[in-house]
Amino acid sequence: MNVGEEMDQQRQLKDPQRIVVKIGTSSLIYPDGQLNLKTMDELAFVLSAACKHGRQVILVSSGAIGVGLNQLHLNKRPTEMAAQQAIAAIGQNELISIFNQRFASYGQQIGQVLLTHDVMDYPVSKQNVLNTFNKLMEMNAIPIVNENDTVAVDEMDHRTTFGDNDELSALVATSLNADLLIVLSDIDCLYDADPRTNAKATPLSVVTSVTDELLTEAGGSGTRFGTGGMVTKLKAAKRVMAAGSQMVLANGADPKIIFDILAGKPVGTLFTAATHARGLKNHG
Ligand SMILES: Nc1ncnc2c1ncn2[C@@H]1O[C@H](COP(=O)(O)OP(=O)(O)O)[C@@H](O)[C@H]1O
Ligand SMILES: N[C@@H](CCC(=O)OP(=O)(O)O)C(=O)O
Repeated sequence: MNVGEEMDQQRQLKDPQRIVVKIGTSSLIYPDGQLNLKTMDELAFVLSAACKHGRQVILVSSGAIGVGLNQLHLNKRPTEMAAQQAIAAIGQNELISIFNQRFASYGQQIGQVLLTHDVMDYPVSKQNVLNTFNKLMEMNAIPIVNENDTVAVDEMDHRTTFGDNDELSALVATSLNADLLIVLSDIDCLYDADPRTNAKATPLSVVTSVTDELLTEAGGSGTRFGTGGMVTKLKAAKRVMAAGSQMVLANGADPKIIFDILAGKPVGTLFTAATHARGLKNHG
């Protein structure tokens, strides 16, 4: 058995009932700035099907700024804060309107949830938001989450920004006790080094611990509109694993990959604590 086969045997995904799916700007916007409507439609199809098969699904979607730039025919993000926030206001509106139309075509109700960090910092407001998520899922609606970029600016003692949607998705997943976080990006999996700068970078099928070495080797964002890069995805994985859940990083170019992930096929990189890797974790 070679190393790859051995790692694939270690992969054990417990049938997840509650799933958070995060899709990054790089999967929603082509490099020339145009909207990738095919991916949005396929994502709506796959998540609607998962919901109809009894899974609870939450979508964390980036793209407000990228879509806003496209709407305004701008090819780069302005530096002025108010301009970025105005662009996000335009882009988020368009983003959710396209999702609404695509999900509706599959008979799937959605609900928009825009969050700032302070809401999750205060126990009462956090509980209210979690109640809303739970109620939406009880209603078989899919919550579609983004940071409320239009109002989120950090002030002295008042943290409103998440920094990036990888962190936001991990926080949503852990707060809602999700079994699985699926992070869809523009790359097939995690490599042991940044593949853009290291031609010898090797793909990793399973990660049981997010080591300092992995964090040091991970690079930043590969696109003009994305923010986090791989470092923030690794930090998200660390948070999810610490909470006893699992994360899969996979390529969002074809969202039907979610069917493969849910079927336990060895696609992308599975982040799972060692006990999960041996199949001992009970998600309850
Ligand atoms: N170790 C690594 N393994 C895989 N990708 C990496 C690594 N280090 C840096 N990257 C880069 O991270 C990019 C994904 O991050 P980002 O551009 O922020 O995407 P998204 O918009 O999906 O959040 C990849 O396209 C890749 O170029
Ligand atoms: N809230 C921002 C997304 C920021 C972000 O984390 O982007 P990405 O790295 O593409 O997931 C937006 O909607 O443009």
